Parts: sequence; structure tokens; C-alpha cells
Amino acid sequence: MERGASLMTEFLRHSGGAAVIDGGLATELERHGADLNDPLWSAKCLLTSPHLIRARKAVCFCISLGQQICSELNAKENIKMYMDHYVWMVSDPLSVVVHLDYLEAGADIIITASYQATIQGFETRGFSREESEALLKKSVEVALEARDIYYERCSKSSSSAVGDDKILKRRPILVAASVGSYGAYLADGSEYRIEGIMFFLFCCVPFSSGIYGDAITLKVLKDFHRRRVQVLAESGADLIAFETVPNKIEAQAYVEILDEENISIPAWFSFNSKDGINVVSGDSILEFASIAESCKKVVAVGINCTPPRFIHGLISSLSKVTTKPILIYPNSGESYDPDKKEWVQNTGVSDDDFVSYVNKWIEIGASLVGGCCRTTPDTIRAIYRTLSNNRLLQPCSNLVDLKE
Ligand SMILES: C[S+](C)CC[C@H](N)C(=O)O
Ligand SMILES: N[C@@H](CCS)C(=O)O
Ligand SMILES: [Zn+2]
Repeated sequence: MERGASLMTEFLRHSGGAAVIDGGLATELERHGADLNDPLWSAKCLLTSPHLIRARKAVCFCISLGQQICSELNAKENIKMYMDHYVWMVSDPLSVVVHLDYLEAGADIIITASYQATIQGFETRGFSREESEALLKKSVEVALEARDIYYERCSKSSSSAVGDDKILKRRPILVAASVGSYGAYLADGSEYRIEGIMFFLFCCVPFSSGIYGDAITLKVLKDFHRRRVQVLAESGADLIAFETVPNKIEAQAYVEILDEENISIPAWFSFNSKDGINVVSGDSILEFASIAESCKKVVAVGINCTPPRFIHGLISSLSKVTTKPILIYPNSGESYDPDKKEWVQNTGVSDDDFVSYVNKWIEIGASLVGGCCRTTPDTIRAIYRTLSNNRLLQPCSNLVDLKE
């Protein structure tokens, strides 16, 4: 069996046959006060990292002076102890907080803040190629750091759950490096809405979302994504999450990159739908699924950022054509206004309604369930509880055990 395929099979086995994906990252960052009205959207939070990394070095220096526990004394444990206290200050605090909130809500998989992080997008903001690649890596480092802190909290906790509803249970946790589509880079919501308008110089060209116009060929998409995927694959993430894929040409580009570039970690493919029948561009789900099916490195296929009411039908369609585990992480059902970069509130479903569907989704074939935009740690906690009542959790201390 391919190493990647066995990773997901083993992960699901240890998770009792069903695993929990985290919830919306960007919208949760916003709920904590981040202003993401920016072409980089959630990736804007990564821009703080260069000076924060420098701050981390400064803290080590101060500690070494004051406590004489610098590296020449080889007192790494002491440094680590002090670092634990400073980690909130010296890391990208908001992303760590959000990843940790999801882990403590029961998520088995956390997805990095790289959805709208692209080398091209960072370069437009004046970063060099090297800095842009470092920012991509930073998105994974932040998630890995959150996982480490989480495991440490689990070790310190005497029970698997504490009074304030935090789930502190040592279990296999995967870090999935998000790759948003070319449409996400365009930052006009074109990966999400059906119709859009693109302006080229003085002419106005209507296009179907996800098609991007004739100039954006398979080759252009491969060239656009190649280096980003390579960097994320070498960053320490466990898998790549190709998310909110709006059309089959982009799925094909991803498959070819995975196959041609010797990408060392597996991936999942997740499309979104506005009608419950096709992917956003109007391409058929069956074609999308067959592209994913053709690639051994793709270890799960599914649907994200799609209203919950469409999920049942989409799982039924997918389950007829895929042999891979099916993942679903719907949004709250609210609509997105791409021009204002805002969600239209009160158009979605409550957490109770969302969670009431979960067992049915599992029953008809989903194996990985979480939430996308406008879902919160509360949504994920409710999913965890629902699934915990049904799944048979098998003891496994961490991913290292899992890989062995
Ligand atoms: C899936 S949509 C909500 C993501 C945000 C979009 N790419 C934008 O920049 O507005
Ligand atoms: N992983 C991304 C998906 C956006 S559709 C996020 O949660 O922000
Ligand atoms: Zn979303």
C-alpha cells in the first residue's frame, strides 16, 4: 500500500472509523478581532511572523542572560519551560489560539492558515521569494506548535476532559497544509460564487466562477501552484488539503503536481458546491471525483464550504464513484458577499441543526467530518460529542505510534 494511503487508513482506524476535522479558520480569526478584509484574507495573519520570529530569539537571549541557561549550558529543558510562558507573545498568537481552541474542542485534524497564502500574493506585497516561502512554512510551524502545546497540556491534565469542556485527550492529530485555489489568490471570491466579473484593462469580461477565463490553462495553474505545494510538502505537515476546489482543471493540475514533483506527503481533495449537484464551476462531481480517484497520493475526497443542506446528496453521489474515504466540512449555510468580504448573517443553520445531520452523513459514507467558514469550536465540540457516542476509539498515544 502507498505510504500516504496507509497513513489515512491507520489514522481512521485509530480514530474509531470516523475523525473530526477542525472548523472555520479565517472566520474564527475574525471572531477574535482580526481584520481580514485584505487580498491575503486569513494569510494576512502570517505577515506578523518575521518580527515575531525575531522576538523569539530576543526572548531566548534574555532568558540566557538572566538565568544562565543559554545553549552553552545545554539546559534546553529550562529554556523550553520559559518558552512555554512566552509562546503566546512570541508566536503568531491568534492562529495558535484558534488551532488550540479547535484541538481542545476535539478536532483530530487542524488545517493551516495557508488557504490564501501564495508566493505570488506575498511577492505582490513586497516580500522576496525566500520570505514568501518562509511565510508559507510559518503557517505549518504555527499549527505544529499548537499541536505540541496541546500534547503538553494533555500530559499535564489528569483526565481526558476538564471542567470547562476542554477535551484533553492524547490522540493522533494530523496537520493538514491548506492549499486554496487560484480563485482564492484572486481574492474576489471567484472560487466560491457562481458568476463573477473580471476586469481586464478597460473591458469587462463575464466569467463562470472557477473557470478563470481562457488564459488560465492547465499549465498556468500548475506553474502557479507547483512551488507552493513543494514548500508545504517539505514543511512538516502530515498532508496537503486542497480545499474549496472550484473546477476540474484545477483538480487535474493538483494531480499532475502530486505525480510529477515527487511530493512526499499525501493529500485530500475537497470541492465546493452551490447547488448540491455540481462543483461551483458547473463541472460534474463525478468528473471531479474521477480525477481524484486517478491519483494514489489522494487519500480522501470530499466537500467543504458548502451549505449543510446539500451535503447528504453530495455524499450519496460521491460514494457511488470513489473508493477513498469521504470528508465533509460544510460552512454554516450563510452566504458570502465577496465584494464586501463579509458573511450575510442569520442565513445559516444553528449548531444543533448542523450536528443533527452528522450521524446520517457518517451512516451514508462520510469518514471525516468538520466545519468550514462560520463554524466555530462549539460546532466542532458538538460534532466530537456526537461521534464519540458512536465511534470505537482505539488507544494510540500519538502520530509517531500511528506511523510505526
Ligand atoms: C471561500 S471564500 C469565503 C474565501 C475568501 C475569498 N477568497 C476572498 O478573498 O474573498
Ligand atoms: N481552511 C479555510 C477554508 C476557507 S473556505 C478556512 O477555514 O479559513
Ligand atoms: Zn470556507
